Amino acid sequence: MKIALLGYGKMGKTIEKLAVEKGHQIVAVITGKEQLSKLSNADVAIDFSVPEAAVVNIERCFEQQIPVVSGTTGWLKDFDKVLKSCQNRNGSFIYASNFSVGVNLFFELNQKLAQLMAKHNEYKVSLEEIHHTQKLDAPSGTAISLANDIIAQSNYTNWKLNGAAQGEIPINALRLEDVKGTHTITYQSSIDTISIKHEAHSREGFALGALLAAEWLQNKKGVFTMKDVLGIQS
Ligand SMILES: NC(=O)C1=CN([C@@H]2O[C@H](COP(=O)(O)OP(=O)(O)OC[C@H]3O[C@@H](n4cnc5c(N)ncnc54)[C@H](OP(=O)(O)O)[C@@H]3O)[C@@H](O)[C@H]2O)C=CC1
Ligand SMILES: O=C(O)C1=N[C@H](C(=O)O)C[C@H](O)C1
Repeated sequence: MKIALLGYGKMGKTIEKLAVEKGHQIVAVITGKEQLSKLSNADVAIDFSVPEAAVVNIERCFEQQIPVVSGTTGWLKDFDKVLKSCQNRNGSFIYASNFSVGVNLFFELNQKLAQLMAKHNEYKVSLEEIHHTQKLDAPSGTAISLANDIIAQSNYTNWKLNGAAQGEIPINALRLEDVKGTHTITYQSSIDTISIKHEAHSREGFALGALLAAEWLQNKKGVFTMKDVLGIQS
């Protein structure tokens, strides 16, 4: 595949390394300093950039008929707008708050656990995410996905970063040197505690998942998720 990288930071560089190892070619690299042009020979654009840039860049790719895989977090208030743009342009799009295969399996585990725990009000749920100190957004996109999946299965109505009220899922976001991404969901009662945890050891899982999504998206039209890519039925 000929790949355009939108964003060339920690993730963009990891994707470049693994893409080249897999025999793909990087044909464009876009950062904050360059205009989004000259993408016309790319088979796919892979976006790991910043929230302020993601929407405009994704829509420009649709205009140029370039499929997009986006992993940038923090722009989801504009998600419906991007979906409509994709449909209007007959484009191809996959978004995931986390592309790692392990986290996508963890998402399924979280939903199943939330379903089981919904009948047991004696347990209170909470979420913790830990990331490196350069991370711009909090809570992480992954933590928001996990919380929304619990809400869909339970009586919780919302999530809250610090200071949750009754009916809200508390999320605690910690920033520690060089942590790639750790997410823990805890159900606690006065009797016992149940926890599930995913810990990324490197950025390679995110990058390999994004490349898998890009390969899968070739010659497909529409809006897809990692569930489609991994063939997960729930
Ligand atoms: N979904 C997933 O699996 C994962 C998602 N992420 C998310 O991906 C995003 C990027 O993470 P990370 O690589 O660690 O961040 P970095 O800060 O390391 O990199 C961000 C990159 O975006 C670039 N950028 C800034 N403005 C623009 C613009 N207008 N157009 C294109 N690129 C631009 C920056 O360029 P410059 O230096 O010139 O400003 C930089 O190269 C974050 O939102 C993060 O949360 C991260 C890991 C996994
Ligand atoms: O910024 C990061 O590094 C990560 N961001 C994503 C998120 O916000 O969930 C995914 C992963 O946890 C790493």
